Amino acid sequence: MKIMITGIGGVGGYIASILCMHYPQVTLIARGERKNALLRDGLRLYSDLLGTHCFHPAVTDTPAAAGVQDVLFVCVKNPSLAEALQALQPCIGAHTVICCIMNGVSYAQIAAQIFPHVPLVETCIYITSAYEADYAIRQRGKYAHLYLGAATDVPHRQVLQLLQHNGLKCTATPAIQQEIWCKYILNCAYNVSTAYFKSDVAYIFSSPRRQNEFRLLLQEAAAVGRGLGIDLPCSIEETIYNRVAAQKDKTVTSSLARDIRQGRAGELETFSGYIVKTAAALGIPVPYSRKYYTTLQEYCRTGA
Ligand SMILES: NC(=O)C1=CN([C@@H]2O[C@H](COP(=O)(O)OP(=O)(O)OC[C@H]3O[C@@H](n4cnc5c(N)ncnc54)[C@H](OP(=O)(O)O)[C@@H]3O)[C@@H](O)[C@H]2O)C=CC1
Ligand SMILES: CC(C)(CO)C(=O)C(=O)O
Repeated sequence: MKIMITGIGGVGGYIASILCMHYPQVTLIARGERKNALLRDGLRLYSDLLGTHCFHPAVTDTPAAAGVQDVLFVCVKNPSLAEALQALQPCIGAHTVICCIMNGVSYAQIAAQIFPHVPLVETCIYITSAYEADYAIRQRGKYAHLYLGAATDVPHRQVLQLLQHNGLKCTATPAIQQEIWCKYILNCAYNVSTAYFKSDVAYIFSSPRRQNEFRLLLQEAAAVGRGLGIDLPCSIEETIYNRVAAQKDKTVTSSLARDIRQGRAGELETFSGYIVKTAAALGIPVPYSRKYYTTLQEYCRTGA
């Protein structure tokens, strides 16, 4: 089984570590300093769930060099997706399956445009993992849960079997669009407000005004999902709100908050940008998403 992972950051580094623990033919796609660090020091994982490890899989910035693969895992941020996928063209064979592990609700559409005939396993993941200055991967907390689309026309079982190991709870579901949207609604409040306040969940929940705005962001994202015809569980906004309110460790932030802090836009367009634009097209008012979006755009422009 030949397995390739592109995007060796927080999520991709964790997924790659699980794969390296169990399979011999794993290739990582990385470039520049990250590639050098991976070749020199190995893939280093510091994980609350799995402990400390170091793996030495194949690493290259030239996917063609690794040849045709059985499964390609794509764990980049949304703005990098098209470029990352295009580079994988030489690795696609008659039986290759792609599995994107990323946030957002439009990656499948982009993947289908680039590789219309390659089966795509859609997923969404709950995890807190980031890369450090030396490119080591640090996973925090007690959960890492992957939902995986169980469409009848996509060979998802192969992917499920590859990933179903200690350190990653996997749930295959035919209702993957619903799961992706539930996660996305969370991101549109959680990632956006931790980035906006440049702080953690504890800070947001320490003020009734911020808490209320968090709830409103959830409601607006859910309204857009429903406006698009997504069959969301009723009161999903409240379910998510209560789950975050009950979260024991509130010192966590998000991938967007980390990017904004470092002066990068990251997935701002994937979250607030998409909500604001889609809401405008559907005629749904989203004043809070718009307010946060405008301010976050300003942070990116001014580096504030
Ligand atoms: N981090 C987290 O805790 C969570 C993240 N997510 C989602 O997972 C996805 C990945 O996020 P995350 O892991 O945090 O992102 P990171 O920024 O940590 O990692 C992204 C990786 O992609 C690489 N990359 C970018 N463009 C390319 C390319 N063209 N070819 C090869 N590699 C490329 C980057 O390398 P380079 O430095 O060379 O650009 C980097 O290693 C996002 O959609 C995010 O929202 C979901 C749940 C939790
Ligand atoms: C919700 C959260 C914070 C963790 O799964 C996330 O998706 C992210 O950091 O992008």
